[in-house]
Amino acid sequence: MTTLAITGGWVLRPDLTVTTADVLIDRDAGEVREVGPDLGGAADETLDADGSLVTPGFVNGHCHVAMTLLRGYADDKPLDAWLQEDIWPAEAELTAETVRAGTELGVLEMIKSGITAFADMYFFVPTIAETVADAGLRARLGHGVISVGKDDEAAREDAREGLAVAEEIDGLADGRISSAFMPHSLTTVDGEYLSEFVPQARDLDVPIHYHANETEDEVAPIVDEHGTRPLEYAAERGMLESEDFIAHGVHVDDREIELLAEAGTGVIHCPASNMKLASGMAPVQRLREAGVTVGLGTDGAASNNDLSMLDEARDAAMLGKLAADDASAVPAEAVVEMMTRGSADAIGLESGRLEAGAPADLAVIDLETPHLTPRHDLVSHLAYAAAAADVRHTVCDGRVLMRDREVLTLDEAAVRERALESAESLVARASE
Ligand SMILES: CSC[C@H]1O[C@@H](n2cnc3c(O)ncnc32)[C@H](O)[C@@H]1O
Ligand SMILES: [Zn+2]
Repeated sequence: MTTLAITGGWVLRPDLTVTTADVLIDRDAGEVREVGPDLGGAADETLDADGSLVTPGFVNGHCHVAMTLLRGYADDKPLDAWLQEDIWPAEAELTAETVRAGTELGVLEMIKSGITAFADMYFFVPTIAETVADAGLRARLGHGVISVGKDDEAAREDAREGLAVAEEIDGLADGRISSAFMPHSLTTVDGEYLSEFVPQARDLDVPIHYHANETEDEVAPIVDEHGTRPLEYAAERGMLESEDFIAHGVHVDDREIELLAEAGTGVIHCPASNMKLASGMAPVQRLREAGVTVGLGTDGAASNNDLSMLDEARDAAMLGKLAADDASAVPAEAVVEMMTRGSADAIGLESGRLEAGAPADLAVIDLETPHLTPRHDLVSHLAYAAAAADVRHTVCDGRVLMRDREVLTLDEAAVRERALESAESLVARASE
């Protein structure tokens, strides 16, 4: 067994208490072997965590990672206009190589902000999988299926691609890559295709992930056309199982919250995107009180505009209080749980906790900065005060991906250069 020890830090335990301890990792198994005192002595490699908080790696439960190339390209519009007028015309010009460049930039940003796993819906997914595998992260990936605007054969072909990709990439990179069938949303994929292809995804034994109840405009057509709320409609099509997870869940009524809780379907809350697109305020406190598994996600960088889960945690706590009209709603403990174990559970990963036997996915946060002083409550600091730039080291599957802010698996300057060029040529093609 080769070992890695993270020594001298404060460790965030699964019960959200913080104790001074070392973390000993079995690098071959990619697992935490022990959390306790004085474990550094005989380790093959050591990461210094003096003056730092050792936390489970953050899990970004919903993303479109290559959208980093469209960061700042189209701002200040609501979802529908933003997608139809700006984003979809630009995405029509994507190639595998532009998606590779955007993915490299996104995973670089995620490693630098302590994210060790994410779920992603996009195009050219095998290329995304290769990039994630090389960068050393963990991810659940899927091809985003859309039927609106396509003829029947093109819609079926897209859904078949969603299934084929899910089958092809599941288990790659020693199991760090997993997959899902990902219809884009309940309004952009017609019911006949959901009814036909969701059972085929079940046969592949992969979860279903989709955008749901994000805006009022997305709820109304389903109610008008089918006479049911969107999540009842989803349940009728077999899309509300315990392994499934939806993004957003902003406009959900009491019956839909009950359905989510009964089914065990996860909800990935994306507060920054919901605020920026003025989609609304998800009832996070009510969801959690009902027993729904709630995780956190950044959504794409074009509607956020960064990929920092620390920003997301702060936004979730703040917005959760506003939504509930209650300052005690969505407290620091809740958002810290949501950005770690909540997201991991929702997207079906074992990560999100630091204990013996858990995946060795963690981040080390430097606390020796003015904005993290004093140290009354380190859970409060994670929720409200820490920033991406405070992350010192990132470890995934027992491998050090970033040491003292140097990313070891990607050439940062080259990634930025390729992303700049790809973004410029993408928008140039889109405006031709
Ligand atoms: C078909 S691949 C995924 C698809 O989703 C688009 N997208 C990005 N952000 C959102 C959002 O908040 N709601 C719905 N769809 C979104 C992305 O641009 C891709 O086209
Ligand atoms: Zn999204």
